[in-house]
Amino acid sequence: MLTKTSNVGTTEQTYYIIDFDSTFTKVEALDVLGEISLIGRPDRNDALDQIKAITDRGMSGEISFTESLELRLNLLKAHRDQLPALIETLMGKISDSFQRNRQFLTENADHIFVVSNGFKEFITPIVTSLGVLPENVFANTFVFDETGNITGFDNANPLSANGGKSQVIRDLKLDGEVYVIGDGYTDYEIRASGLANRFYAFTENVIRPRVVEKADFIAPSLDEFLYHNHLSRSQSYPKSRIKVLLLENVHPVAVKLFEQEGFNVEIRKGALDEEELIEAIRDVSILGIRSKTMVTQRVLENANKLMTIGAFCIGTNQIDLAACTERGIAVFNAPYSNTRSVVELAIGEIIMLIRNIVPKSNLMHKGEWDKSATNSFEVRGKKLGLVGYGNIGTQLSVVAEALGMEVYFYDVVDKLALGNARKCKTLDELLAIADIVSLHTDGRKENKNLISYREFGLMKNGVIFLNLSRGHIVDIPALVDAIERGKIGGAGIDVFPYEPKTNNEEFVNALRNQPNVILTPHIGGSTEEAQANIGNFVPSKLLEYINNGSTYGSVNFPELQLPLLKGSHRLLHIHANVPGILAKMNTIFAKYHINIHGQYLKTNEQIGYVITDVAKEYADEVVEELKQIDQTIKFRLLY
Ligand SMILES: NC(=O)C1=CN([C@@H]2O[C@H](COP(=O)(O)OP(=O)(O)OC[C@H]3O[C@@H](n4cnc5c(N)ncnc54)[C@H](O)[C@@H]3O)[C@@H](O)[C@H]2O)C=CC1
Ligand SMILES: O=C(O)C(=O)COP(=O)(O)O
Repeated sequence: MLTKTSNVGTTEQTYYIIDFDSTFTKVEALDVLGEISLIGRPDRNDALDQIKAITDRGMSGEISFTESLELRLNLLKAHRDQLPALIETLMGKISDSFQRNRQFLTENADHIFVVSNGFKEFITPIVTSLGVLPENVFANTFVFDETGNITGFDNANPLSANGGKSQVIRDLKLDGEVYVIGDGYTDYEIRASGLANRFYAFTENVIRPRVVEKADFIAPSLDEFLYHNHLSRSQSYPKSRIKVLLLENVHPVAVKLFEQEGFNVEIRKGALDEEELIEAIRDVSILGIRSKTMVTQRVLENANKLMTIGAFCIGTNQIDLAACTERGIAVFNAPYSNTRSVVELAIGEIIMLIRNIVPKSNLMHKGEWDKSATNSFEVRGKKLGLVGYGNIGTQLSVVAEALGMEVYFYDVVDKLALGNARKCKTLDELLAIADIVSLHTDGRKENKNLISYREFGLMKNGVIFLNLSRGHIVDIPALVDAIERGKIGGAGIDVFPYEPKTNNEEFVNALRNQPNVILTPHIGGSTEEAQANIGNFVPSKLLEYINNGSTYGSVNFPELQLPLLKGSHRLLHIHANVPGILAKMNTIFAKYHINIHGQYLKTNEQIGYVITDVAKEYADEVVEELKQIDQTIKFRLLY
């Protein structure tokens, strides 16, 4: 049975000694008390810095604990009336992994002791709110004067002196294994005095090198500690062990969202080439990229842990989607988040180009004043031809009509015209009619050189030409030829068949120095707004998939929006879409008398995705047998 207690197969009891400041909570409580008690004092910032410095010196063992406590209380000048505000603040600062694992704290309450050099007045209300027993809290107590000022601490309490924690544990006379979890040197001292079997350095909130080097184990979160000890926990696998690799300068909000969830996040500014990515991806479970990183079959062959990819952009042509699906890797993107940004840039460029502004501006910079109306036109009444009438094409269509343009579009799929836009039956028809041609097709392989010599030949003389979609769609030598022959009146190009991987690489392209050509470094979607939207949107999809199994919005997986997981374990089974897999799974469930709370299935041409919510008690063999079903691609278990 998958019963989750520490003592499976042993008779010995295990006791858990947990530190409070910077372990149970994210902060040092006396630092927070200082922020409250010193409000309005001119020397507040100075005093707060001093308190923090003293805390750190005490924690790392540089000065004696009693000394650090006395020094800090003197600086604090706190009052009893400030304690409720302190408690309220600390309630909001309980460490994330402790909040997630309330169940461990309540189930093991008899064997959990919070031992701290802090003060019971604030520790007890915080830790008991998560199930710790009040009689198992060992900490100092304040001494107040008659008006309620905090003037000191109870000197008789062993925790007010050096070695106090060890003394408390000695007095408890615990009969069994003793594991200590804490971030400070005083926590390690319990182990050093021979009173504990293991010391786990807790690094979720603060990493103290002097403490970490002494630890038997490092616990980046409580989940890690629980996983290590096979204890009841909220995460089937600790997130601190799950590596997230974010490339191409994705917005910092995305980094924060993953870090908040406790993942191990690595960020890199630029894109990686195939060899570099193969090297970097080996132990990565979640990959975040933008338009430049090519995720090829070879990369995927080396990505054994990869569960999901987030394209922090719209296009997904840089990813071998079929290979991802075959390997059970779910891919997500941000289908609308930068649409408006591209549309605004296109409109701006159309106006700039049709007015011939670029050469005029260049001349002005050289000191030349060339005031004339020749070759400058209004956009009003001009025919805009959109190739690709998807999210960007349609939005551009609406905005362009508002500016008085006549809109024509061509799409390989039969699309409903918005406003007064007119549908063209063929690309050739559109190219012949338009004063301005703007490309907004997706980047599928077949679109390579969609616009080449023949297509430029069909366009009107003096046409304005825009490509803000994908570089390979336009044959660059053909475009250069059309510009040089005077066919093109002006061009705005944002995307290129080859784009520099980072800002340090030179942009080499035959379009450089062509007249009336606006060149931009693939920034159609690069606005603060779009990047922040994408930075929030894509992680939310990836986290829903990782935490809950939902695939809603995936570009390659069968889409399933699942209910939140409550009171069950969730078994996620990804398999090749062949008949009979569900039946095989259910035979296994029946054989082991599994109580099924819910089951969901969806397939696409390549794969099937079955989610089964089951009662928490089941034999380990169930999981093993499910993994052994023929055609299984990936299996995951969520608590
Ligand atoms: N420059 C930049 O920074 C950005 C570029 N993009 C790119 O813009 C393009 C359009 O994006 P969305 O409108 O969001 O995509 P979408 O998928 O909504 O629309 C693409 C449309 O093109 C059509 N299409 C595909 N091949 C075609 C062809 N040969 N001829 C005519 N129509 C064809 C499709 O049927 C679809 O309606 C994509 O390539 C995307 O990667 C998107 C955002 C930012
Ligand atoms: O969203 C897209 O498809 C784009 O082309 C924008 O790509 P980027 O995020 O700027 O690399």
